[in-house]
Formats: sequence, structure tokens, C-alpha cells
Amino acid sequence: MQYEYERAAYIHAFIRTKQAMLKDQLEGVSGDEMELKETFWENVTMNFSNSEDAQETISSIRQQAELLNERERSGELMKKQMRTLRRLAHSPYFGRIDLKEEGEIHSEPLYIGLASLMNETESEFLIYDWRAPISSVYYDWEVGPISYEAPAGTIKGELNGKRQYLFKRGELQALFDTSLAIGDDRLKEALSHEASTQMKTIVSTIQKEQNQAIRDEKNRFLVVQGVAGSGKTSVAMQRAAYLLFRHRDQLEANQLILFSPNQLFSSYVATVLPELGEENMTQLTFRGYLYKRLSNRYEVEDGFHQLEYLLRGKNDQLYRTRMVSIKTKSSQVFKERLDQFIAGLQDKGIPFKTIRFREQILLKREDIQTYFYCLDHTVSLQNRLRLTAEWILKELAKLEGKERTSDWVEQQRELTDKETLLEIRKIIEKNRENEDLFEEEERQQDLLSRKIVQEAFQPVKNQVKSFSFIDTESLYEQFLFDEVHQVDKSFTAVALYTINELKNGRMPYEDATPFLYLQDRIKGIKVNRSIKHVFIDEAQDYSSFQLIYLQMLYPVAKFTIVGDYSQALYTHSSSKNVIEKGVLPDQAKQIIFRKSYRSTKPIMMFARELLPDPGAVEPFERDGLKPTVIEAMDRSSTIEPMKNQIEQMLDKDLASIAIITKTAIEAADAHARLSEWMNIQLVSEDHHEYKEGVVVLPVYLAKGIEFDSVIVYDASDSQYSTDQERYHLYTACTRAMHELVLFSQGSLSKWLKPIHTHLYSKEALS
Ligand SMILES: Nc1ncnc2c1ncn2[C@@H]1O[C@H](COP(=O)(O)OP(=O)(O)OP(=O)(O)O)[C@@H](O)[C@H]1O
Repeated sequence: MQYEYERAAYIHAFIRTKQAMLKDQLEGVSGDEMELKETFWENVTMNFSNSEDAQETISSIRQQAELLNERERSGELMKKQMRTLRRLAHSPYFGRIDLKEEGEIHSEPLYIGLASLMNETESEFLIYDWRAPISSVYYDWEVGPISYEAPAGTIKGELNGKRQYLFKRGELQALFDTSLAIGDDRLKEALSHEASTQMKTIVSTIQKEQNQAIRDEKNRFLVVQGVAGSGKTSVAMQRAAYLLFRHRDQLEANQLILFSPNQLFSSYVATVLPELGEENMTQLTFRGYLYKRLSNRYEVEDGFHQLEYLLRGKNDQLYRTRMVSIKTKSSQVFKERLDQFIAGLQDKGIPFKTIRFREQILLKREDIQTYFYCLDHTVSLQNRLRLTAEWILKELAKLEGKERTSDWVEQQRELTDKETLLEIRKIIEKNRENEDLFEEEERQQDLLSRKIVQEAFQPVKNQVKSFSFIDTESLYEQFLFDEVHQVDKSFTAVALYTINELKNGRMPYEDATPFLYLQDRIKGIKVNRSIKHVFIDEAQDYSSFQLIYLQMLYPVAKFTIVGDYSQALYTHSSSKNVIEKGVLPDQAKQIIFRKSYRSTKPIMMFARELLPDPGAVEPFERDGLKPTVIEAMDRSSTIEPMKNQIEQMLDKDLASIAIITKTAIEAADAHARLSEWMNIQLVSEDHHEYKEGVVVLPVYLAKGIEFDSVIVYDASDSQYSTDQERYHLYTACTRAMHELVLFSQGSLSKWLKPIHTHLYSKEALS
């Protein structure tokens, strides 16, 4: 053991020396860079007297620029190394494996940490990066025979020992020998920490099944179905870091994209990759994407507003219609019918828009339609559109010529500002020798008219170039009515509802994806080929249609799709098995995580009883208090006891406490009642982050994040009675790491009643 402490001290000193050396080098490079910038032009001989001299001047500028570039690059590299060393100085390694590879006589100790570190002569690894092929032995194997995949093929050997280390500010604090995968004690220690507003890395305690998902590269689609708190998000983030390391010569962080459920979640996970020494990947919400594409024409409903309506609008007369609308339009069948509809547009049916300019009709929609459908039908729709656009632009050019003599142009000419006149005069001056046809004044008027008409026509031309002369809205309506006639008469109400919404400039959430899909299939879309990996978190909240659409948007990307169907926000969502349902091709790989790490065992034993199959969730062995269920007659009698609970939690140093409600309205109500008494943050969908302390938020915004303690604001039957609400309640309970208290304002939810009373403590308030 003494050896380990000496080695730790040696490595620490080695890192410090390396840091000092690198600092000097960096100062040197920065100095060089500064000097190069300052003397850039002094080192360049400027001579443009003839073409040879000019050529020489250009190449000497190029040489200087390359030199500067090279300095900047090595400066950046050194800064990155500095950051790595800083992290290693804090905690150089967390594990060791004693490995004897086949054919070797002795086993060799290999130390594993956040990044690799070579010895002075660069001939030996003092520390292996956790992402190196050999490091997988640490995560995957117990003592005994092992094998791992290396670039050269499968390597076999024997694992003779495994050790774990705990460092604090560079100093070795403790070490444990373990024969098991990753010792439960170390994991327990990691999980007992307080919740944080930023997600932490898990590299030192990655579990075997998680490692499998992190390193899988065989399939284009990797699906992780994992119970609440099983590490899906953690895996997605460490996987991104793994891919960036393994393919560091071809892959950059901006070629990875993460679809997160909301902004709060985006900021929650934003520190993981930087902490692992990688740049962050681009983060997007699907809602943000839809907004970007459609908000210039429509007020786009987002998923959360749709959900609020579904949860609260049961008495609305359109409620049933809306339910059918959402269910139908989310399905894969709907997408297939849309495909059939699109196929039928080859010969007829695309509606066009009349092209107008200053209230006058330039080209009638019928004429555009005739032109389009007279083109050879074997030519694809998009190519026919391109040809039609070219034809329209030519027609517009003719009209543009005629328009120059119109009265409005003359009026505009009179209002021309000085700058424009000066510009025109310059053009005339420049071409003076060629100007003998017109008097200068006439020439000036002519140029001005051209300019005015050209500018006025430009927006129309731009619209033609982006194929805006197709009437997508009417086309979509046409499709909805086709559905009514050919498939289901009862769909009439849905069709009418949708058309009314669109006419009033509103795009319902369930229509946004089919609408864009239709538009993109007809007009074509610039798909993003630069993105190589797409990560989708909380994938159960995407409809089948949305998942298929995302595959179309990123045609060359590999997909990592993580989710939990027991936490579905919407009952219609893709849920269950996306592979079996054909949403993803069957060569997609599915990994299932059953073990839940976030919550203490008592919390998870209780929460899993809310599921139809509680046995599917395996709680991690970590002690804690049983959840408490407090039943009250009404809302007002719960406020005092709730305050007491919060105070008790704060006394226990549980610093992050969430009061979770079903809806945003309820969250506002809770906030109003409690904030008189203490500082409570109300978190809404526009929040990008939250501060540590007491927060109140609806369950759909708490998705993916965690808190020391959770208080379910009202677990009564009036709140959680439907199937959908059952899963919302489960999601709320599983946000708690250490403590869970449920208040019920009235009779307890029917999903909680059957839970055996030995799994929780019960209190009744009079
Ligand atoms: N191998 C591990 N080592 C240490 N901590 C872990 C490990 N796996 C998961 N955790 C911790 O468990 C908690 C839950 O992880 P994470 O949020 O990734 O799970 P999830 O499956 O995405 O959860 P949910 O679906 O409920 O949002 C986090 O605090 C995470 O750090």
C-alpha cells in the first residue's frame, strides 16, 4: 500500500513539473504569436509593380499567415493540455487493473483516469484514458479471464486484480481492492452526494451495461430503454465524449447534436462534456427546431402547451377532437398515408399560389399548375418544381421590363435619396466611354428605374426561388380531406379543426411535423450531412412520426436514442418498442437498463409500485428514509405541514428541494401560497437554469433532472387518475435522490392506494 501512496505523490509531482514546463512553453508561444502579429507587415515586402512582384508579395503574406496560424494552433493545443493537466492534478486516476495479456509472463498494472499521461520519454503510459480500448476491462470484467476489443482485433488475457482510488485535491485519500465490476461501495459513495444544478460525470463508476452502451459502435441506431435513474442521460453524455476521443482525427464536437426535452435540461447537462475535457455538442429542443422552421408564418404551439391542454381541457368541447387529432397525427400509419398522398401528386393535385406584385396578378395559379403538370411526368416533383421556378423567373423578368415605365416607378424616382443618386452617377462615370446612346440625364433615369423595379421584384423572386409558389397549407388541407373520404368519416371534425387553426395562423403541435414533412418531401430540403451523431434524450416523448422525420433530417448520422416508456408524457408517444413498431430499422440495437441508481432503495421500492410491472425496476442498495404520504382534507390545510417539511429538509442540509406539480397553473398556485413565507423559485418553460434552493415546477419540466428531496404537491385522485397521469406521478417521485414526501389534497390517487403501507409512512391531517 505504501507503494501506492508513493506513486500517487510521484505522479502528482510529475504533473506539477509538466504544468510548469508547459506554462513556460505556452508563454513562449504566446510571445511569438504576439510578436508575429505586431511585426506581420514588417516581414512582408509589399510590391505590386508588376505581376511577378505581386505574386511574390501575395506568397510572402501567405507564408506569414501560415506561420501565425501554426503558432495559434499550437497555442490552442497547449491550452487544452493545460486544462487536462489541471484536471489530472486534481484527481490523476481512479482505477487500476492488473492485466496479463495472452503470451506475457507477468501481469502489468495499468492506471486509468480522465485522460492519458505519458512518462518523460513518451514511451510508457503512466495513466490510460478511460476511453482507451484497454480501459474497458476495468468496467466490464471481474477478476479472471478477460477479453477486449482493440483496433488490431480481440485481445485475450487474465485480470489479476482491480483497485479503486479516491483523490482529493491531488492527494490520495483512500484505495479499495475489488474483484467485482465496480464495487458497490464506491458507487454508493458517489450516489450519496447532494444533488447539483449541473449533472456530474460518472467515469469512475460506469457500470458494465452502461459501458456497453457507451462503446457500442456497430449499429446506426442504438436505443437505450432504461428505468428512471438508470443513467441513460449520463450514458449519452459519456458516449459523446467516448466518440470524440475514439475518432478525434475525424470527429468534432460540432458534428454531434443533442435533442433535449427543454432548456432547463440543456443547461443541466451542459457541463458534462467540458468536465470530461471535450467541447460541448450543439443542443437543440425539437420545439425550438419547429419554431425556427414555422414561426415566420404561424404561431407554433409547443408540446408543453399541448400537454397543459390535455391535462386541463377535459371539459372543453373540442377535447375529444383534439385527442383524436393528436393520436392520429403522431402515428406512423399517418406518415405512411401521407407518403401515399405524396405519391399521388405526380400527375395532379398540387395547388399553387397566384403570384402578385403590388396588388396586380403577375401569374395565375392555374397557369403555373398547367405549366407544372405539362412537364414530363417521369421527372421528379422537385426537378419539375425547379423547371417551373426557372420559367416563372423568366416570365417575371419580362414583366419587370414592362414595369419600369409605370407611374409608381416615376414617383419613386422622385423620392430617390442622395446616396443612391451618387451610386448611379458613379456607374455612369465608369462607363462613360460606352455611353453615346443616351443623354446623361436619360441614362440616369433609366438606371434608377431599373434599380427601383429590381429591388421591388427581389422579394417575389426570392419566394419563387424557395418554391413558395406552392400552396402547402391547401395541400395539407387537401390531404386531411382525403383522409376523411378515403379512410375515416369521423375524421371530419379533426380536419375542420385543423383547417380553422391554420387559417387563423396557428399551427397545432401535432400538425407541425406532418406539415413540415409534406413540405420538405415536395420542395426538397437541405438535409444536414455534416452531423454525424444525433442524441435524443427522453425519446419516449417523441411521436413515431417525429422520430422518422429526424432520420430524414440527418440522413448520414448515427442515432443514440435514450428513453423510458414509463415516463412518457403523452400516451400517444412512440413509447414501447420503437424497433418492433418499425419506427427504426430492425438492425437497430436495443439495450435495456433495469437498475436504478438515482434514488435510495426505499424511494424506488415505493415509486416502482406505480408501474404495471414493478419487478422491471431493480433499485440500487442505498439506505434512506421511507417516503412519507400526508393526506389532508383540502388544499389550505396542507400548506403549514408542507412548510414544516421543507424546514426539516433544510435542517438536514438537503439543499435542493423541488415541489413538483402536475401543471404550470398548479405550480403558480403553489408558488403563490408558499413564497410569502420563504424564497421559492417558480420554474417555467422559459427558464434556462435554476438556482440551488427550493423550486416549484410542473413535472414535465423536471424531466431528466434530480433533487435531494421532492415534495409532490398534490398526489390526490383529482390530479392523478388517468393512465397518462400515473406515469407523470411516477416521473415526479423518481426525481428524488434522498427524500420523498407526497401531499394529497383530498382522496389519494387511485395509483397510490394499492401500494402496501409497509413501503411508506403515512400521516393524516385533520
Ligand atoms: N455508473 C454510475 N455511477 C455514478 N452515478 C451514476 C451512475 N449511473 C447513474 N448515476 C447517477 O444516477 C443519477 C441518474 O442518472 P441519469 O440522470 O443519467 O439517469 P436517467 O436514466 O437519464 O434518469 P431519468 O430517466 O430518470 O431522468 C445521476 O445522479 C447519475 O449521476
